[in-house]
Amino acid sequence: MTPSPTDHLLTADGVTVRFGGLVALKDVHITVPPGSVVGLIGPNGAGKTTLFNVLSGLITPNTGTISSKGHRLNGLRPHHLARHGISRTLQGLNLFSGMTVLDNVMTGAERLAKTGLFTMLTGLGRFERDERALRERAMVVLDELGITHVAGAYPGTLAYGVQKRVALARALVSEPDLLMLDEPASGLSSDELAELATRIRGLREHVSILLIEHHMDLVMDVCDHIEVLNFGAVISSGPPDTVRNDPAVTDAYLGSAEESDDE
Ligand SMILES: Nc1ncnc2c1ncn2[C@@H]1O[C@H](COP(=O)(O)OP(=O)(O)OP(=O)(O)O)[C@@H](O)[C@H]1O
Repeated sequence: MTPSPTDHLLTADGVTVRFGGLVALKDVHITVPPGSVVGLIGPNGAGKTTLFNVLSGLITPNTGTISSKGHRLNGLRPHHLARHGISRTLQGLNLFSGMTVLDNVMTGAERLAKTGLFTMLTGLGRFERDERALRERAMVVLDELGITHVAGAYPGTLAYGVQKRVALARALVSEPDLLMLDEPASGLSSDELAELATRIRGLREHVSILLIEHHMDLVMDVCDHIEVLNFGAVISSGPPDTVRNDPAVTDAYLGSAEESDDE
């Protein structure tokens, strides 16, 4: 059965963003239905990061609405997304260098932590129980990603690919319904890329994914649906085969390659 729009985990509708005279996004509509992996691609400067930032609450669009399961998200701050079952990984890893991997991952579990400041201050014991449950949950996720052995390490001592897995673990620990991944393949070796593709396919069983990625093979491989942006507008959308064979997409990428050749 096709999910109704109010089941959709994230929808941007009529989103326009202007930076001074430059229109970075023009009337963009994209949506992530439950149980899907949606890819967002486009040549350099197409507007992908701007859209990701709008969806994360980092940029307020000039017009348009962002919603999740029928609830309007406009005006929400990034740290409120977890309440709506949305988490994300960023291009920069944003790990806390002074915290161990385990503590970093636990910071992602805000949604599961039921304890408020009051409980902590009164020391009624629930805080300890929550802390223990969070620690256990974080270890389960580290185990799923094959990195329990680095739980006590500091991020700066780890290889980049491992740090990326830590960032993914932190996003997954809150058991999101939707995971937004901003260029998860960047900086990975070919082995790590293959592993990432397998992981995304596995995650799809429990969580929908919005994937912003330059790595075309990965996008074509793992996505159910792809949206292609160029100069801030969606120029093509559909399943990988449709997008791959769309002349508008080929032209956009060729145009962009020619522009960089001219530079
Ligand atoms: N804060 C800003 N102020 C002014 N212009 C901006 C700002 N952020 C982005 N832009 C411009 O908006 C357009 C879209 O940029 P954006 O970074 O969203 O594209 P992108 O598709 O993510 O590109 P890339 O693949 O190179 O990261 C570009 O022309 C960019 O120069």
